[in-house]
Order: sequence, then C-alpha cells, then structure tokens
Amino acid sequence: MYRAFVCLTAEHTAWALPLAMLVCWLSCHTALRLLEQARAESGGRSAGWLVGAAFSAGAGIWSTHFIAMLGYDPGLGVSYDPAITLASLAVGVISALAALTLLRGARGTGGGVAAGLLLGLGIAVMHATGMQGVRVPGTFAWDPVLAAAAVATGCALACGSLLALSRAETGRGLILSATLLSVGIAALHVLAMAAVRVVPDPRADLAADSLPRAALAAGIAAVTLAVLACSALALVADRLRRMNRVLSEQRTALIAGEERMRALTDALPQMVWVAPDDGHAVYANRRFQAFFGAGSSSRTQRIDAHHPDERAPNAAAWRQAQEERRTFEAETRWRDPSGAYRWHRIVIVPVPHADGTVEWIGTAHDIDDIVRAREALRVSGERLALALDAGSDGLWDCDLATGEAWTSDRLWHLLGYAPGELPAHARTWRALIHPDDRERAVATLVAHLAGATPMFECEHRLRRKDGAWGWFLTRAKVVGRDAEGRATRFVGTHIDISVRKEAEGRIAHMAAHDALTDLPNRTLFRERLRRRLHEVVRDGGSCAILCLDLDRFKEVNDGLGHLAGDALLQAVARRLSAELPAGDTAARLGGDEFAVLVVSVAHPDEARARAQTLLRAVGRPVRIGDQSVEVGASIGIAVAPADGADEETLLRRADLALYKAKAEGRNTVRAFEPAMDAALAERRRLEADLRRALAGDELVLHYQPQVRPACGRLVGFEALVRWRHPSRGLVPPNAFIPLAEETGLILPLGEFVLREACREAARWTLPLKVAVNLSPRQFQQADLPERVLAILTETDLSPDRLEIEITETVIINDMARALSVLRRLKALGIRIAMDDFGTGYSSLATLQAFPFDKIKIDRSFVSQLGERPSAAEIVRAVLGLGRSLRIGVVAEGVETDGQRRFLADEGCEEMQGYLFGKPQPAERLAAMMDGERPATGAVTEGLRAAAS
Ligand SMILES: Nc1nc2c(ncn2[C@@H]2O[C@@H]3COP(=O)(O)O[C@H]4[C@@H](O)[C@H](n5cnc6c(=O)[nH]c(N)nc65)O[C@@H]4COP(=O)(O)O[C@H]3[C@H]2O)c(=O)[nH]1
Repeated sequence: MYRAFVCLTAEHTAWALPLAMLVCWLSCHTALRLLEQARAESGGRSAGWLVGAAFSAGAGIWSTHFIAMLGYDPGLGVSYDPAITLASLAVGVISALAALTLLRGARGTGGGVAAGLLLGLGIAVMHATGMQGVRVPGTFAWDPVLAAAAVATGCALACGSLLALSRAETGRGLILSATLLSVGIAALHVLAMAAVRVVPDPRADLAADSLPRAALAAGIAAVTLAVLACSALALVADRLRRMNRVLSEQRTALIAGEERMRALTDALPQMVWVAPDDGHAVYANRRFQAFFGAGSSSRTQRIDAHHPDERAPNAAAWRQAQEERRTFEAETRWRDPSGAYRWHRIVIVPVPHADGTVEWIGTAHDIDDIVRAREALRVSGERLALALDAGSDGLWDCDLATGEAWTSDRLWHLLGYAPGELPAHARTWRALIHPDDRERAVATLVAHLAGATPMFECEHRLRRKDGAWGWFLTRAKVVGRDAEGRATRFVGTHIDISVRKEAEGRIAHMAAHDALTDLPNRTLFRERLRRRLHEVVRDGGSCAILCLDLDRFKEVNDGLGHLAGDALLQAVARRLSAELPAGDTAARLGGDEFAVLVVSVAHPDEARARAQTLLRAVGRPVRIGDQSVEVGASIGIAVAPADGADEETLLRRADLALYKAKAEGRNTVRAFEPAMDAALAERRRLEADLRRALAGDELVLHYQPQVRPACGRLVGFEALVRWRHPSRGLVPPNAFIPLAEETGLILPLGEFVLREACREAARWTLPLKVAVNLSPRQFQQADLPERVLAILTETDLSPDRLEIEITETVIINDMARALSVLRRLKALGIRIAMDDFGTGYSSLATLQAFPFDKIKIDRSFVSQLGERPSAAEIVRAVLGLGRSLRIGVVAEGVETDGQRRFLADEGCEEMQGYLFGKPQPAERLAAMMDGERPATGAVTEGLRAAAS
C-alpha cells in the first residue's frame, strides 16, 4: 500500500487524478443514464443507446487512465504508441459494451455481478493494453500482488456499482453507481500504476512514431468532448424520456378522469350537458340523450321542450343570465319523449375560460313528483288551515323532551288569548288547569305516557284570560317514542265543552230536582237517604224520614186553579226548607207529597217534634194573589235503623204512617208502628186477589130495582158489582172499589161492569133502564164516550136505556173535561144521574153547569128521616131543587114504609131501597119483570117477594 501511496502522491501530479476522476465520473454517469435509455427503448433504438452508453463508459475509462497518465511522471521521459493507445480505447469500449449489454438483459444480482466482473476485467485489460503503449527509457517491472489487488479492487467496485444500479434505479442510485464505478476505475488505475516500476534501460530508445504527450492530451480532449457530448445527449434523452413518461401518465389520467366523469354524470339522476356560448351541446350524459335523443342538441331544441306557458319567460331569463354570465335557475315543465310535460329544475352554471370564452354546464332534474307532492301538500295544508280555523278544536303538538309545543291559533282563541300571548309550552297547560282537576289529569297523563292507555282523555277546567273557568275535553296520543320506549312526541286537541258541561249540569240538576219547587226530587232524596243509611249502618247513629201530604191541596187546586195550586206548593217548599237545619233534606216526591230527611235524631220523639214544627209552618195561612189559603198537612214518620235500614223499607213505612195519619184526620203526625205493616200486607194480598178476580170470573153483578111507587111500576135496575172471593166469600164493593181506584184496576173493572150490565139489560124482556156507576178515574179517559158507544153497539143496547151514575167529585176534579165528556155521553142519548147528592160539595153551580137527568138523594139522608129533622129539611130542599131545575130526583136507601110515605108526600117520584128490593143476581130479575107485566100500578107482592 505504501507503494500505491507513493505512486499517488509522488509519481502523479496533483491535478491529474482529480481531473481523471471528474471525467471518469461524468462518463460513468452518462453511460449509466444511456443504459437507462437503452432499457426504456427496444430494438435498434435500444442498441443505439447501448452503444452510446458503452462508448461513454469505455471512453471514460480510457480518458481516466490517460488523463492520469498525463499527470504520471516516473522521472523519465514518457511517450505513447498511437496504435496500442487506440487499441486500449477499443478494449475499453468493447468491454463496456459487453458488460452493459449483459446488464441490460439481466437486472438481478447475478447479472449485476457478472456485468461488474466483466467490466472490472475490461478496465484491467484496457489498463494493461494502455500501459503496453507507454514508451519510457526503460522497462516496466510489475509487482504481481499490487497488480492482482488492482484487478480485484476494480472488479469489486464495478460489481458494487452495477449492483447498486440494479437495486435502486433512482437518481440517487445512479449517482452512487457512477461514483462507485469511478472510484473502482481510479483505484484500479492507481494500484496498477503502483504495481509498475520503471527499470531504466539506456538501450531502450523512444520510437520515432511515438505519440507525444501533447498529442495524447489532444486525443484525450477529443474523447472527453465525445463523452461530454454523449453526456449531454444522455441528459436530453433522459429529459425527453421523463417528459414522455409524464405526458403519457397525464394522458392516462386524463382518459381515466374523463371516463370517471362520464360514468358519474351517467349515474346522476339529472340530465347534464355542456355547451359553449353558441348553445350547441358538446357533452351530454346518457339521461340527457335519452330525453332529447342521441347526438348533440341545440339550444333551440331545449327551449322548444319548455311548456308553452313558460317558454318565453324562460328564454328571456336565459338571455339575461347569458349576458351577465351568471347562473341560470328555473323550475319549469319540459316535454318528455312521450309528449307529457314534467316539472324539471334547471340550473346552468357558467365556466369562464382563460381565453375569455365561456362554457355552460347545465343540469336538469326531474322534480315532477316533488312539485306535485308539494302542490298536494299545499292544498291539504290550506284545507287543514281552513279546517283548523273553522273547527272548534284547539290543536297542539308537544315535544316532550323540551316541553315546547306547536299550537293552533284556535286554541288560544278558546282561552281568550291572542296567539303568542302565552308561551306554547307544556307548563302553560299546567299553570292554567284547575287545581282540583290537576291531580287527576296528571295521573291520567302519566298512565298514558307509560303506555298504559291507548289514548289520553280527560275533562278538566282551564282558566280563561278573563279569569273564568272553562271546561275542556283534552284528547291526545303519544305519536313518537325513543329507542328506550320513552314518549317523545304528544299531539292532541282541546275541545271547549263548557256549554255541554253547563247543559249537563242543568240536566243533572233537573234530573235531581223538582221543576216547580226546585227541591230535590224523589231520585235525589232516595240517593241521599241511601247514603245516610249506609253511614248509619256503618258508623251507628240514627236518622228519620218524614213523609208529608197536604190535606186540602186538592180543594185549592180544583177550586182556585192550577196556578194557585202551584203557588201553594212553592210556598210549602220554601217553608219546609226554611225550617230545616243544614244537612237535612226536604224533597218533593210528587203532587202534594213531600218528604224530609232528618240526618240525625237522638230519639224518635225528636223526629216527632220536628214533624210538629213542620206542621205548624205549613199550616200557617198562605197568601195567593188576594186570597189567604190555609192547608194542613199529615206527616208519617219512620226512624232508621229501628224501622228499617234500607231506603225502600223506610220510605214504605213512613208512607204507611202517613196513610194512617191521613185516615185519622187533618194535621196529624203518626210514627210508624209494626201493625201498619200487617195492614199493608193485607192490602197487597187483596190487590193481588182483585187482579186475579178480574182475569177470572169472580166478579158478578147484582141489580137493585128502582121503582115509581106512586104508580107501583118498576122503572129499572142499578147494577152493583160483587166479588165472589174463593175464601172470603161475597166481598162488598166498598171493600175493594177504593183499592181498585188507587191501583187503577177500576178501569178494567168499570168496563167489565158496563159491558156486563148492558149485555144483561139487552136480554131483559122489558125495556127497563139500567144504571151503572162510573168512577172518577174512568172519567179521566178522554175516549170514554167512544168506549161506551162501542159497548152499547157490541151489546146491542139502546143508549136511552143506559143511565150513568156519577158522583160530584167526577166533575170537581176537572170540570171542563168532565162536562165535555158528559155532554158527549148525553149527546149519544145516555142519561146521566148525579149520585150521592148532598154528601160532597153539592154546589148549585154544578147542577146548573150541567143538565143532569136525575139527582140521587144519598141514603144517609133517607135513613135519618124521622130521626133528624135536618135530614127531612135537606131531602125536602133537594126535591124542591129538582122541581125548580126540572130534574128528576130519586131517593136511595128507602127501607121503611114511613120513609116511602114521607118521600111520596114530598113529591119524590122514584125510589130505590131494600123496601123495594135488594141487589139481586141477574137470574132473579126475570121473575121481577114477569111480575111487572100484569102490574096495575102498585108495587106488586111478587116484586116485594123477589126483593126480600
Ligand atoms: N143499608 C141500605 N143499603 C142500601 C139500600 N138500598 C141500596 N143499598 C145499598 O146502597 C148502595 C147503593 O149504591 P151506591 O150509592 O151507588 O154506592 C155504591 C157504589 O158507589 C159502589 N159501587 C157498587 N158497584 C159499583 C160499580 O159497579 N162501580 C162503581 N164505580 N162503584 C160501585 O159501591 C157502593 C156500595 O155499593 P153496595 O155495597 O152495593 O151498596 C149499594 C146498595 O146495596 C137500603 O135500603 N139500605
């Protein structure tokens, strides 16, 4: 190594090796670049580049050697053999060509190593050849070790260089490779030069044709220039190659981009086109072509596709946009290939280019469905707004997460607020709700939000702006829940139900109160009684009910008229209410019946005392108009729990006590006693029996003769009903007629009697009249005359043979109607008799109002003739009345001959009584009438016998 160091520093001038290295590096770099080019090309072009590379490498190696040799000064004169020197250049180029050719074909490690070895050896051969051409005055002595080291180093670095090239073909790899190769060439040169020593030999003479150093320098310069030219060529070629590659990549990218763009625009739901200013589309996507037809489309075509209504305005708007180079937007109808117009949204955007031209990118999106849906939405929105405005409901839609709500204006109007005056929020609802309704409403709401009910429905009060409470029905529903099932959206309506509630309240009040007196009615009274009895049973204590009935109400009502009757009832109601402490209830049960619930009585006597107080209050005179009316009352008392613990029993027992009180006279108080129940039970039994009797054949008629004693003639019979009871025997009418009156059974019973009597009379051999009693209840039937006529027709009895007996009460109950019915009966030819004259009201007015055919003097007067002088006076007066009014008079209950004589003396023509005959079954009448036929005017013995 020392030798090499000496060679480098002492035998070479300082500039030689750096210059040689520079030239070497340039040529190696150029060669490797040209190799790249050769690799990139093919065929002859590749071979050309390869030759260039080989030349560059070989010439570089050669130049390196000889530039170094120019600086080599072994201390002797040096010249060069031109032929050998040129041959060494050829060796360098050929070995480089061989190595690079191998390298071009094989890029792997093996190829790199083989090419490196080839190149290293080539450099060594070139060096050796070159040294052969060096002429010095002596001979060269070679150090074999250094020579071998030179070859090995050169080969190794050449291999390293080409391997580096094959591993990394970047710019840096190229520099590394060129550097390694340069170093290898230089190292081989230096070591090889160190291996050689000049042994001076005076015999050795420099040849005359030797190349002087200046010629060599010129040769080297030429070769170097050639290398530099190659280098420049390589650089230009490399640049071109790079540019080519970039251009090719750009073209590929451009094509790919265009394909992508086309695919993209084809995939779009819109039509897309690009047109320059002249409007002729240079690009159109598939959708556009499908709409307008394949091929390009002119602007005129596109404008023609507009709906006629929109064509002109759209064209004008487009021209404006085009002039101002701004985006054109329109929603318009375009005619599709089928000829139908569909809504499209058109947007045309200007894209200005650097050359001042503008390209227009247009898109058209089919929004027909959207426009139609929007239109439908608008219409339905308008309808909804109309409905909301016209409807009576207030609507809201609440977001439960925030409490914020949407509300219809109507809702605020219902509450008296202007829309927006209060926040549309759930807390507003909570603030306005009535405190009494809040708990119930919130509980209902919580249940609904939890999913327990399908619908939220609640009637509650809300405070209006004026402070009044209005009733509202809220109906709502959860319409949205989150993933955990929590309610998120709640929609509903408020319906103003104040009017309904008020009406309901009124109806409820009316249903529970008496319209005339405004006292609780029977239903409410029973309800309160039931509640109080429940408490009594549960908690102990005692209560009482007082049933009250006015004593002379009927007289006032009939005598003074219904208005007076109503005023009386109202006055009684006021007095009852005034007498009651809070908690007690006075009720009107109907007619003149009242009841009082005394909620707490310590002792039955307390109830009795209370009843007496009420009696006194009711008994005070009542001022009606200009009249002072006095009515008394009867009161029946029942006390709970002693007399019963259920309202049914208690009311029934108080009623029984009242019944008793009334029976005992006016202004009487009676408390219930157990014996009253037995009487009621008896009455019930009798009623049931009577019903059965009506259905069966237990009722029969007996007939009592009516006679004219003066001429001894039989003039007719009074039909009197009898009940042949299976166990009680023959029951007299007084025992069941009042019951029949009370229960209404008198109607079928009366009809039975009338039919039976007419049928019987029609069978009689003599045209005698038959008298039938008609009860007041029967007179309440407006169609009584028609019913009577039907029976007469059915039984074929002449109307003038029927005499109807009525008591005065029939007329007094409802005079106008009674008189109308009587007149119609009379018009049929039926005779009317006033029964029991003298016992009732017996007003002259009644007799004058209706022309009766007969007056029947009650038997109570007849029976007292001879006992009470007043009786004779009354009978006389009645007979006088009959005469003056020209009405016949018949005396009932004539039992004695004395009575008969008195009556006859006083001018009574007709008589009826046991003296002439008792009521007889129909079968016995024939005998009476048979005896009548030969009658001469006196009451026959036969009749008497029959009567007995
Ligand atoms: N002590 C005595 N009594 C005599 C004498 N002559 C007749 N009587 C009885 O006096 C009653 C006369 O009938 P009235 O005044 O219409 O009174 C009748 C009548 O108001 C009613 N009544 C009877 N049958 C009917 C009927 O078919 N319909 C209706 N609505 N009432 C009837 O029952 C009442 C009682 O009828 P009766 O018990 O049949 O009693 C009959 C008769 O039996 C006599 O000389 N001495």
